Amino acid sequence: MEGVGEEEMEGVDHLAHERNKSEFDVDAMKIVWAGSPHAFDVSDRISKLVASDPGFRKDNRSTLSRKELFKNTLRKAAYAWKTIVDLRLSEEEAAKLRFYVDEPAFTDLHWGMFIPAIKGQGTEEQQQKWLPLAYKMQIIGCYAQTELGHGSNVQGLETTATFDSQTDEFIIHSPTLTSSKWWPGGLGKVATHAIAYARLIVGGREHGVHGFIVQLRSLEDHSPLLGITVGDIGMKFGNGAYNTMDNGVLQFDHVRIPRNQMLMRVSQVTCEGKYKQSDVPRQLVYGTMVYVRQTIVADASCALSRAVCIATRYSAVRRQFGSQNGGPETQVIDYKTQQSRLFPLLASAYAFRFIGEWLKWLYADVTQRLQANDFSTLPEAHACTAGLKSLTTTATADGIEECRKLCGGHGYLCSSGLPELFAVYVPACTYEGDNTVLLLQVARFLMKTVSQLGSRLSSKKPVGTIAYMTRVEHLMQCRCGVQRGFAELSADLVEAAVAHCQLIVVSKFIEKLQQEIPGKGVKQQLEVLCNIYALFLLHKHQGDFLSTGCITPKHAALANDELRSLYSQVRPNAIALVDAFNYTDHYLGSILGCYDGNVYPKLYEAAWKDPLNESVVPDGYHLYIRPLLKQEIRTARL
Ligand SMILES: CCCCCCCC/C=C\CCCCCCCCCCC/C=C/C(=O)SCCNC(=O)CCNC(=O)[C@H](O)C(C)(C)COP(=O)(O)OP(=O)(O)OC[C@H]1O[C@@H](n2cnc3c(N)ncnc32)[C@H](O)[C@@H]1OP(=O)(O)O
Ligand SMILES: Cc1cc2nc3c(=O)[nH]c(=O)nc-3n(C[C@H](O)[C@H](O)[C@H](O)COP(=O)(O)OP(=O)(O)OC[C@H]3O[C@@H](n4cnc5c(N)ncnc54)[C@H](O)[C@@H]3O)c2cc1C
Repeated sequence: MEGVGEEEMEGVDHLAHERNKSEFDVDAMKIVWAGSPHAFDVSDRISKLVASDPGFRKDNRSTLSRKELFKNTLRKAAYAWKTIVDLRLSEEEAAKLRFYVDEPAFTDLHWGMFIPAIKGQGTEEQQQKWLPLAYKMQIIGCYAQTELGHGSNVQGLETTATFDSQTDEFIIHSPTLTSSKWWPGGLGKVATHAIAYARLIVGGREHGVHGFIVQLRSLEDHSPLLGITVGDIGMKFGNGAYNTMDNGVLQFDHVRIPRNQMLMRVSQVTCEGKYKQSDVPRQLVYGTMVYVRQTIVADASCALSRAVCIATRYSAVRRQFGSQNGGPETQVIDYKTQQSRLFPLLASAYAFRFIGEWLKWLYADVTQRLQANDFSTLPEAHACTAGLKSLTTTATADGIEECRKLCGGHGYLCSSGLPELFAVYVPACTYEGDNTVLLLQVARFLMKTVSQLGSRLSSKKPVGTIAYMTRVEHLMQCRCGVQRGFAELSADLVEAAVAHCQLIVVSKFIEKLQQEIPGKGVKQQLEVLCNIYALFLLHKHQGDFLSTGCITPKHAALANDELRSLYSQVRPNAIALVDAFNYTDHYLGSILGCYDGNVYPKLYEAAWKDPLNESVVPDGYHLYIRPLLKQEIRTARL
């Protein structure tokens, strides 16, 4: 193997000159990014714990076969659980551990959907029975909603749950091929239980889709129970990536479960076969999706900031062209084109961090209200979680890909960390609701609000995130007809929904800046980023702003000038602004993004570790290369 000098690998901070340029208190910014001194402490401690433990190694994922990869994920999940139990980690610390382990696994669905579904849709009694088992992982659950034939259209699901009053049971059945459950994570090989969604039929009458707790596998030997056919749906996009997850297929053949395994907070079936609806809205059946959409928004800033951190550090290391008198070439981060692609993403990472924080607050608020039977803010919470999930995941997936391109050729190497990050992240644009389908929900909410504006029947004034609508006069003029023409106008309405969500992100960023933010220069940096975020959007969509007369061409030109000046202000602080994410090299998983910027020796070293380089002459030489070179190819047995 070709070696690299030890001194070249260790100890020298190649980005020190960049760090010295920064004009603000990076440690104070770390606290702002984390959310509080306590959150910073937890995050910092747990990230270091994971990074220093060889049990959580992840640099070999792209070279493992699916079976090896999956087994390794099982080992890591078990090891993570042991660490959590041995160290008596709190729920907050355990969640951080899962985050820094950085490997999609069945545990995500168990903790992220199965448990929340029982908490949100189960009765007190059901919670008391199932949650202790789930918390100790004595049962492992998944969320089985989507089917082969229907994902977005939840009301179109075909699985049936027919009540049998003779035995006080439900019969869960998959009547068609397209009714096979398809996609649920953790289902393929691990889950012992599922929250399965099915059309409820009582006394021959249908009552829509409801959730049921169904045992799938034996707790003794893990074999599927009678009537259950279950397996993995196969390889997904990218090597490694989301293939650590066992997304599954499941068919029920008249599987019987006790009546008390229907989640009965929203509606109940009595032993006499009576269907009763409680006074909570039916939409609460969709509550788990609202919860997860909110966590996805909070996570978007993590994925985007990770890609931005890699691209920013590498852009400061990489030099191309511009050498004067034999001096060093220009750092690519100094090119205005690089800045105009990179810095809006840096600003977006911060913007999404704060919108995630705000959405958590909104979710906590609506949860509290629901408990007190106040359902008034549910439509807004649904529109915000759906819309912001769509906006942030689309921008993050696109942003990760842009960061890969910002790293030139080396960004295409797995060792840059970017291909895997993209492959793991991009399904977020589809799961928990296809992003376009979710924007249509926002559009529907907006149109409903518009149609009520000025209506004599509605005395309610729009509040919260739609309060601005009363100030937009021409909305009043386009009230008529929109409800009738919804499908025809849907492509335009989706654009309106995106604009509405962008407005929320910008206004919450501005609100954040109205708070006291300690630390030298921290607030000023955030103001620069906030202005970049807003002006970049204005620049990108200037056609819309100009055509609607919201701005003049002069405004548009001024905005562009200002944007360029803001990029110059960010430039000296760029490295410190990504250092503030406080990511370990383990978490980043990228040679291009390593803290010390010592990129080239590490790339060189890593190349020699590739399995192809285990032998100098490759396997297959004698069979395929030599006969070719010797012109013996026609006689060779291929
Ligand atoms: C290693 C060890 C670790 C140990 C760790 C320990 C601790 C760990 C702690 C935490 C870990 C947390 C981990 C989290 C990780 C999360 C991972 C996530 C992975 C994601 C996997 C993916 C899962 C999925 O994809 S699940 C399936 C999702 N499916 C969908 O999203 C389907 C999308 N479709 C829909 O939502 C709906 O069908 C629809 C909204 C598109 C349309 O519905 P429909 O019934 O047709 O309704 P419609 O007639 O249009 O509307 C009726 C009215 O209802 C309103 N409405 C619709 N939806 C909602 C809602 N959700 N809430 C409120 N209201 C709603 C709608 O607007 C209508 O209102 P209107 O007034 O009548 O207009
Ligand atoms: C990695 C991954 C993990 C998943 N995990 C789970 C899980 O754990 N549990 C679970 O139950 N499900 C899971 N899913 C399924 C996921 O929730 C669905 O795939 C998702 O909701 C999209 O539904 P669909 O596949 O039916 O897409 P479709 O609705 O078929 O979308 C296809 C196209 O049609 C468009 N479209 C659909 N409806 C409309 C409309 N009304 N108007 C305009 N355009 C429309 C969409 O925009 C899209 O372009 C997972 C999916 C993935 C990819």
